[in-house]
Amino acid sequence: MTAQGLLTLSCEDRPGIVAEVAGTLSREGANILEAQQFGDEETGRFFLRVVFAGDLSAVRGAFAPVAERFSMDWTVRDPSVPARVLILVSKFDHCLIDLLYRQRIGELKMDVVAIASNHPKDALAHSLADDVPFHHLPVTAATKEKQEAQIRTLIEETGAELVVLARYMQILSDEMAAYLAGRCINIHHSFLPGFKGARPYHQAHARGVKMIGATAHYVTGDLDEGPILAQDVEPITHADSPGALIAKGRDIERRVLARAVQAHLEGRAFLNGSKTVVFSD
Ligand SMILES: Nc1nc2c(c(=O)[nH]1)N[C@@H](CN(C=O)c1ccc(C(=O)N[C@@H](CCC(=O)O)C(=O)O)cc1)CN2
Repeated sequence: MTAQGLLTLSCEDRPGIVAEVAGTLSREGANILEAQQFGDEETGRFFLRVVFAGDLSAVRGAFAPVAERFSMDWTVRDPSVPARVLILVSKFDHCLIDLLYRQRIGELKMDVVAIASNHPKDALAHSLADDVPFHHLPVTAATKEKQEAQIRTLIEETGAELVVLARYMQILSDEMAAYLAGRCINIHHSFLPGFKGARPYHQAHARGVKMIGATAHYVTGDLDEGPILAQDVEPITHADSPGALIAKGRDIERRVLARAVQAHLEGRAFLNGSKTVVFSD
């Protein structure tokens, strides 16, 4: 049955990959609608994203041996099927609300399967509708392991394919970061690598910077050092207090996180060692 399919792959670069992919699609009667590729001469990795019209299961079956031969990390999926997403938040909910709004208007094709926070629902500035399950998972240093086990159970029970830390202000353990490798996106409220860690706006104010920014990145065990997906900045002045920076930063955080989540959901984002490849939309 013909439908739109999305093929994404990364592998060690070598001649003939695109020819092999195009030939396989063609032999299955699939028509390439859009293709983006990048060969990184530094890492020796090749990245390809192809949108095609064809029989997804036939293409998937025909492509498996090709992927095996080239040791590819690959997916063939129906891009119209929304990804299942779990959003974690602490107290500041501007990014959470923005993601929910973009989902509701169809801009972000995702199913938000649950929201979880280390604070109660009524600690959020915006009252959440009851259409998305909300889980209050309080945490202390002493209970972090147990609380992360609860998050893991939530992920497995909901089938969440992506976890978004929408200003979730808890450092994930190395084990949790490893468990979520490549499928957990965080918004850090600074233009990394500047001002990692806690209270980056206060750090920026103390440094007297003239620009503030936000960075969305995949989460790793190294705090705020994960592969960067999206960034943006805004000018500020000497007259801006830390509170003014926090206020000006909210819009940057919202749009940067949405841009990163969109790239991931659309299969335009690829891990490339400590960096990413993000194809344009
Ligand atoms: N393993 C990782 N976990 C998290 C990352 C990450 O990159 N790797 N990013 C952070 C988000 N973050 C900044 O964006 C951040 C969150 C929390 C802290 C911090 O010092 N938290 C304290 C507790 C703070 C509190 O309870 O209010 C702590 O965990 O000890 C720094 C940076 C999300 N997690």
